[in-house]
Amino acid sequence: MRICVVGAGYVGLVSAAVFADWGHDVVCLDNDPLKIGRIRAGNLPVYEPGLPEMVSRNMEKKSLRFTTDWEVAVKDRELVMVAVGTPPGEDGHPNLTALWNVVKSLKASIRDHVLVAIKSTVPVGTCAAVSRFLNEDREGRFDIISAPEFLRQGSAINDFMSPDRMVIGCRTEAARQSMKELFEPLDCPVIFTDWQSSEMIKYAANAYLAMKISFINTIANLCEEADANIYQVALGIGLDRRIGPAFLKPGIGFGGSCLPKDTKALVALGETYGVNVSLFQEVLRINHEQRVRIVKKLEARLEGLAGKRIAVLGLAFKANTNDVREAPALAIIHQIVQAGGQVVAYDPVVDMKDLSPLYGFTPAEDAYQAVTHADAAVLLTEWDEFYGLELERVRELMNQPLLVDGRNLFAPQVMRQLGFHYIPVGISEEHVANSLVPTA
Ligand SMILES: NC(=O)C1=CN([C@@H]2O[C@H](COP(=O)(O)OP(=O)(O)OC[C@H]3O[C@@H](n4cnc5c(N)ncnc54)[C@H](O)[C@@H]3O)[C@@H](O)[C@H]2O)C=CC1
Ligand SMILES: O=C(O)[C@H]1O[C@H](OP(=O)(O)OP(=O)(O)OC[C@H]2O[C@@H](n3ccc(=O)[nH]c3=O)[C@H](O)[C@@H]2O)[C@H](O)[C@@H](O)[C@@H]1O
Repeated sequence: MRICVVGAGYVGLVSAAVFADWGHDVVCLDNDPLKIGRIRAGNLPVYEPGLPEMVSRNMEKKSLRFTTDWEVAVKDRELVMVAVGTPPGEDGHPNLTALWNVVKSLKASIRDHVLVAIKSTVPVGTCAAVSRFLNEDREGRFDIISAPEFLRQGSAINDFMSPDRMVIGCRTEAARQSMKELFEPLDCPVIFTDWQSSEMIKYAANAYLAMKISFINTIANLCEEADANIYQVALGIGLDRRIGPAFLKPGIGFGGSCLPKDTKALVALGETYGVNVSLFQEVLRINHEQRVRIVKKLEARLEGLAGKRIAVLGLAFKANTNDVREAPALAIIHQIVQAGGQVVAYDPVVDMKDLSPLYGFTPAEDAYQAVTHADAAVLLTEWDEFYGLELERVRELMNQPLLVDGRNLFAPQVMRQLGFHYIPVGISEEHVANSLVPTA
């Protein structure tokens, strides 16, 4: 199929590369010339395992091209897939400026019949509005499809190629057949729905995942006070097939460009329709409190943060991505700095150049430099590199061996034996001291 993917971000670049790998002829358009220049030079703007190899392989084969030019991008295309950002606006509703700019460009540059699949996460009703706008001059010229994406950053290629399901919202048999053909290599159920249900499925899925995380964090906080162990609790409830084991990892709350944004969008949607969505407001409030709780733990152990040197290990919102959009680490650093603490931070892949003056921290070359003379360290991203730290060396370098672990990377008993004052999430200090049962 001759495909144009609009937007060369996490979703667009991955979609374009995989479609090309499946043998389609793909042009990927982005309106950021710097981004397109970097991609063409083999220096991808997003960190995603396996993606650089897939992009360069298909660029060499000429099955994947990049452009900023609309005429080049849409020439002879059968399908245009839109994957531009839909960031949260001030009022919680997604900002659809980029999407509508694309839709206007499509209307201006395409004359023949074309399929337009919206992969961006868009509010319920958007596909209908886009279809009305694009077809106002000639009915049926643009056939609109809602094709929400469920990949996760850090495992994007694998998720894209092995999804649990595909959801396609469409109105015509031609669109249905084209999507069946396009996603034929996938071995998963394909659900065909109307536009609105497809759009709602995307928000509902992300809000449910967000709710699960706020749920387990609440139980973790209770475990800390009631001398229980969140690992045993998560295992015990996760084995119930009605609950399931995924997304029950306690920590510092969810971040990233989507779970917070999409949960806020559902709150905004509820307000639009006058539907009580306080459940989602509470999910967001709990998520915010979880970040504050980490800083309170530090403050309590250090008797205040003024003048204290705090090492922050990890900035990305989770491992295997360089993305810091809504990263809990940045919110936590902000609080520590506000309370008078001095932060030295390290992340294996995040570019800290612009972030360090903005958030008022000192960047470190590696984890060991970050912890040197630190009064405490806070671990905020579960990078593999941190699993492999020489912990005795870390302890020796610190002013005092206080480690607040927002990701529960280490076994508490081992940390205790190594002489750390180790504070994980969801396991009380008494529990660590007294339990004979392994905790992590
Ligand atoms: N990041 C993720 O893991 C997932 C994101 N989504 C959704 O997919 C959409 C895209 O997300 P990301 O890829 O993370 O965004 P991103 O911000 O990484 O990429 C968006 C790209 O669109 C480009 N763009 C903006 N306006 C444009 C225009 N008028 N013409 C051409 N290009 C334009 C930007 O320059 C940027 O490169 C969002 O709606 C998001 O909610 C869905 C599932 C997963
Ligand atoms: O719409 C999107 O953009 C995507 O949003 C999430 O994917 P992503 O944001 O890449 O990352 P997740 O793995 O979901 O993690 C989100 C946040 O939750 C946190 N998390 C996740 C799982 C868990 O058990 N506990 C937990 O705290 C992570 O550390 C991270 O901060 C969804 O998982 C994807 O299905 C969806 O496509």
